[in-house]
Amino acid sequence: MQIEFIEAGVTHEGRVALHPLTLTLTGRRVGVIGLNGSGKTTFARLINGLTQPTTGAVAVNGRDTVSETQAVMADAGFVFQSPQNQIILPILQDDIELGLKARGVAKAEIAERAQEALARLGIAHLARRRSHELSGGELQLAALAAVLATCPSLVILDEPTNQLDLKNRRRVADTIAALDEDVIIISHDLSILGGFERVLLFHEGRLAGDGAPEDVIVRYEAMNR
Ligand SMILES: Nc1ncnc2c1ncn2[C@@H]1O[C@H](COP(=O)(O)OP(=O)(O)OP(=O)(O)O)[C@@H](O)[C@H]1O
Repeated sequence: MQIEFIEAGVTHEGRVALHPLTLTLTGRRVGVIGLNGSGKTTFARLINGLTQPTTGAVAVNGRDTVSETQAVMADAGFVFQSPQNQIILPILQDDIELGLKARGVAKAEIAERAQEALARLGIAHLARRRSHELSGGELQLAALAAVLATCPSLVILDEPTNQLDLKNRRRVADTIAALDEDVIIISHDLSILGGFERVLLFHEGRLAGDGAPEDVIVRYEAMNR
């Protein structure tokens, strides 16, 4: 996966969410940290075309996120901060199947693909459960399963553990660590970033740190003392 930010920035009604940024990402595991409102989600949404740059450009594997949004979205799956906003149908399997149908997956393959994705995360038993009855951790895993079912080569996760108890944090963290897919993860839970190759630190809409997790986390902690 090659992600290029070329002077890419975002302004909302005159307020800067992300200052123009030039950056190349190639790693398998990239963490994104920073204070609330520092631009992390804006940065992550730019990668799969959910947000379009108001200046500059972003390309994923050579594809521009504005002119080739559909292809970019197929390559880069996005797991939202609140799984409640992502899983919308009452029955989990139906929800995952709907996502596959929307992506044009052949009808004969849909049920099997959904079941495979649930089984991969160890939650096959939840397939027919009512999504509003699932625990926070189960729902978080379900949201990840729904994205993995679409076979992206990159998975972007926006604070996937922030509402979870210790057990479910470990469950989600272990699941993410074991993924074959490339991962970009926004997290306030710094312990999740231990084995990562690279961590980006955002501060007030600018990149304020970029390097190995231990170095960038020390810098982040020093900035907030
Ligand atoms: N659609 C929008 N309209 C107006 N302002 C926005 C919009 N999206 C983001 N912003 C603003 O841009 C800034 C960066 O927001 P962003 O969501 O990227 O921060 P964040 O680092 O992900 O924060 P958090 O840790 O709280 O999720 C914030 O000041 C936010 O209010």
